[in-house]
Amino acid sequence: MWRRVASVSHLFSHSKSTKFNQGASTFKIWETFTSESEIPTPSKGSLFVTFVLGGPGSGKGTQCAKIVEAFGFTHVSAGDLLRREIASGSAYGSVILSTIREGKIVPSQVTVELIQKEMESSDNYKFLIDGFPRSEENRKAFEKTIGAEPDVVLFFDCPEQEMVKRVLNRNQGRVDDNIDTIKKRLEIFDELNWPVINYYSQRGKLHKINAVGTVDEIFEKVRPIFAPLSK
Ligand SMILES: Nc1ncnc2c1ncn2[C@@H]1O[C@H](COP(=O)(O)OP(=O)(O)OP(=O)(O)O)[C@@H](O)[C@H]1O
Ligand SMILES: Nc1ccn([C@@H]2O[C@H](COP(=O)(O)O)[C@@H](O)[C@H]2O)c(=O)n1
Ligand SMILES: [Mg+2]
Repeated sequence: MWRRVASVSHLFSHSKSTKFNQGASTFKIWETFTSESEIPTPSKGSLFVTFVLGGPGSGKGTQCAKIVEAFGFTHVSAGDLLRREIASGSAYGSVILSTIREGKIVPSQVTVELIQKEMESSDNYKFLIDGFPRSEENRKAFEKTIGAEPDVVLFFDCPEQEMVKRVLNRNQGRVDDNIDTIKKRLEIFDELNWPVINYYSQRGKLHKINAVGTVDEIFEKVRPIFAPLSK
C-alpha cells in the first residue's frame, strides 16, 4: 500500500518486523529539512507521520480534528488509546490508570504497541500522532519499533495559565483534569518534553505555533504547513 522510496532496515536492525519496516519493502527515507520553514511534499502511498506536541490543554486534540477534516489524516491520540485500554479492562488497565492519575508517563513499550496497532489497522498513510512522543524514551521506542521518523512535528506553544484554564473548563470527566494532576503534568512536560522539542528543532522538523487565540485563528497558522498535501 505504501510506496517504498528506499529501505532503511539496516538502521533498525534490532527492530521488530512490522508493516512499516518489513524487510526492504514498505518504507521510505525521510526527507531532512534544513530549515524550519521547509515542508515536505509527500506523494500518495508514502507513510507520512506528524507528531503533535504541546502541554496539557494546549489544544492538540482540537487542532488535530481540524487537520483531519481539512487534510484527511488519521488521528491517533496516545492519551485516547491509553484511556481506551483502561476502559477495555486490559491487564495493563489499572497501572495505566494510576499513571495517568499521577500525571506520569506510561512505559513506552505499552504506548508504542497501541500506536502501532492503530496505525496498522488503518488504510490511511497520513497519521497525526497526538501527545506523542512525551519523552526521549517515547521517541526512541517509536523509532525502534515502528522504524520511522516523523515528517513534521507540530508544537503548540501555550502559556501555563491558559493551559490550566482550558483543562479545568474541559468538562469531559477525565481523571487527570484537576488542579493537582495538572500541576504534575506541567512538571513532567517541562522535564521530559522539552528535550524532544529541542531534538526536532535541531533537525529542522519543528513547527512551533503560538496556541493563544481562537481555534480558527490557530488553525490558520497550521494550515500552510500542510498546504502541499491534498486530502
Ligand atoms: N484556542 C482555544 N481557545 C480556547 N479554548 C480552546 C482552544 N483550543 C482548545 N480549547 C479547549 O481547551 C480544552 C483543551 O483542548 P484540547 O483537548 O484540544 O487540548 P489537548 O492539548 O489535547 O490537551 P490534553 O493534552 O490534556 O489532551 C478543550 O476544552 C478545548 O475545547
Ligand atoms: N505518550 C503518552 C501520552 C499520554 N500519556 C498519559 O496519558 C495522559 C493523558 O494524555 P493526553 O495526551 O490525553 O493529555 C498523560 O498525562 C499521561 O499520563 C502517556 O503516558 N504517554
Ligand atoms: Mg488531547
